[in-house]
Amino acid sequence: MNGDLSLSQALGGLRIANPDDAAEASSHAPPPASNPYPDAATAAAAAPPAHVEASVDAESNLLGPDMQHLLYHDGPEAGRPRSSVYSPVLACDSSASARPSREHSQRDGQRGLVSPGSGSSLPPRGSSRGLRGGGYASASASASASATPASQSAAASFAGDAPVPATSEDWKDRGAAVGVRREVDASGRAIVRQVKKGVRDFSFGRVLGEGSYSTVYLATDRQTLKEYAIKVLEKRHIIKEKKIKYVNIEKNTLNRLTEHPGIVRLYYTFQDETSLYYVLDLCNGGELLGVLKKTGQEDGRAASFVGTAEYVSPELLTHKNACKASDLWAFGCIIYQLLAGRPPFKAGSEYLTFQKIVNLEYEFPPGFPPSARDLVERCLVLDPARRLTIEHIKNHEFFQGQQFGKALWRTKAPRLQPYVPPTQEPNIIQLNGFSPGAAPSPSNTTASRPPLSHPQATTPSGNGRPSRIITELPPPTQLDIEWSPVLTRNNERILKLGDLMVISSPLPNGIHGKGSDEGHKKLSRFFGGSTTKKRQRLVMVTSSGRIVLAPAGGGRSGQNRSSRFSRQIALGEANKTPRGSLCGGGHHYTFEETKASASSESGRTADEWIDCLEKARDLAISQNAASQGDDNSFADIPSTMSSPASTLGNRAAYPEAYGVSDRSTRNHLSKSHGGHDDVGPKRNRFSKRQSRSGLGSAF
Ligand SMILES: Nc1ncnc2c1ncn2[C@@H]1O[C@H](COP(=O)(O)OP(=O)(O)OP(=O)(O)O)[C@@H](O)[C@H]1O
Repeated sequence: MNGDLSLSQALGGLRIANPDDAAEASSHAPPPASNPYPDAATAAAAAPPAHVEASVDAESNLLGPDMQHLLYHDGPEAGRPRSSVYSPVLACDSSASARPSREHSQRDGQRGLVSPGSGSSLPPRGSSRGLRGGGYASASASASASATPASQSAAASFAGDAPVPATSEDWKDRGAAVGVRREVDASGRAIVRQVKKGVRDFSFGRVLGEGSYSTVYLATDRQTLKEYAIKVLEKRHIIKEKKIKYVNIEKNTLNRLTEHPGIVRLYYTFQDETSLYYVLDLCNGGELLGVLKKTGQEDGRAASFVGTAEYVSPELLTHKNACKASDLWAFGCIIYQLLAGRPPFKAGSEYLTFQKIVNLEYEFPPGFPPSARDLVERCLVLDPARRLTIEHIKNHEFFQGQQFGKALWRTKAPRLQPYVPPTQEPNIIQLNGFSPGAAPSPSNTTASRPPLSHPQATTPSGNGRPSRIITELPPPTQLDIEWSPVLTRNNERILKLGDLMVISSPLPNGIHGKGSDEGHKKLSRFFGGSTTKKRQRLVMVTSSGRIVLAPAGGGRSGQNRSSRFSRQIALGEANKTPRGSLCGGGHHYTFEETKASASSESGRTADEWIDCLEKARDLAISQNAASQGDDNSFADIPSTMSSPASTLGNRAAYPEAYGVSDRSTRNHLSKSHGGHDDVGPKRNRFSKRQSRSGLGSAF
């Protein structure tokens, strides 16, 4: 590359370590303190224009508040450049190549870097450019001015007419960053010295990591012995890959964040014959992935490759464009990964990962904290416009009590440790009136429960036991409307809806007599024999005293849930069973909380379901009483759910309800019609779409 003029000119556009930058900078006053971020026009004016490539737009030339950085190199230096392929800044540029190509990446680490002493200390600021610690002066405008002659002479040697450096040594010398250092001489007078920082001023150590276009080394300033991370980009590769513009954009963008305490600082840039050098704060806390491994938060799969591919936003993949909200997507991915130990979207190949991203295909592991889940769900929204804003994120429950702004960086970060869900075992919801842990009362557990919310009156039932009569129903909600094909009874409402594990097993022969046995056999045909089944189901309890079971969907916000309901159990008839809990249609049912809800709700869920079932049954009784007068077919039903005999469901009344198998309804949605025939043989189809939004409102 000796004397390779074309390379030199091309990289002149990078404005890396071009001494004439200092000259240019020194001839412009720094932005007033009151306006530390000059507008694009001002910035463009302040930036050295002559040798900046035309392809670099005004935005990329924006200069940060620290004009003094211009003295060391071409502009205030950026911290660790972000990905040159997935960076939202780049992506927002419609000319940027949209589908990232990472075939050159050799990293096996994770992008997130932990600042030195992560959590407690921040990278020291300013030590290398301030007077303290023997570093370089924080040069002022006047200091800049005083550097002008030297810089100009250096610039002259680089700008246009001057030949490019001829030898490697020449490159090292003339490729160095040039700046000034303000010092106080023996007589107490301020003096300004010209200083240079180049590749010879650092000793290079081990490789810290590799990016698509770079290798990052641990390096030590020979003079100050301060350690840095130096990112080295091979000129030839950058040019070949046409990344000059992006190197510039990254650098200039991060220049604007140069004072940010949470972002690594870029101190100097310089070049030699073959490479560009970025001198960055050293993040010696290691990779985020490494920290996750130590805390046991990371699973095996995540170790193979974690990179930007997993955080790329759907809009970048589908519309080849991205925006600020693309960062919010990535933020949601990172929060997820910090808690789950793996990224939300991860597959065997990048292509498959991208497929998952555009289909919003991810799951929360059991025990994922609910507030974090909510936050992630609101960030991982396909429509960028509907993602939470930064302000909303700050106010989200997940960050409750967390101060933002400068205070955040003064706060000692909590130690990373594995998240332990509050409850490991799911609570079993036994539909006989008590949940495990609570002392079961064989007689009447209702007494120990809080009163139902709307008991209107009580009336003696046929057997002398009081039945609560509840006549008031709330107006239909959106959920009721959406699920109306299932809510076939008069004024039927959904009282509670949610995912539960449903364990169903055929009742032993004899419990229901011959008829039941036949029913059982019939069921076996659908349910694949007499084995116990445990499946997650969407369970709805209705005001007509019914439980409707539908296949559980994987989607969040109810989006992908199906309204195919597979079975209904009427909370109507009491069938004594030896084991208690819920029976219907020749089956015995036990309901369990899903692991997720068990851990998130701290065991409240079981009680809520039981309360709801009681209420449903009471409502059903009162409705029935109202419609049938003295002919109360529910008169025998005890007023509590406490008895193991409170078996619910009546195959005689609902002959077909249990004949609708998962399999038989898998590809279509069925609906039942009115009265006791509502689960009869007629099963109409209704579209999934009808129920989606309704469920959405429930979650
Ligand atoms: N300031 C730093 N301190 C310590 N290690 C670093 C620092 N900057 C980068 N690294 C290490 O070097 C690796 C490559 O970083 P680099 O910034 O060159 O690429 P990238 O932008 O992360 O990747 P890509 O260019 O592929 O998007 C990082 O993954 C990290 O391991």
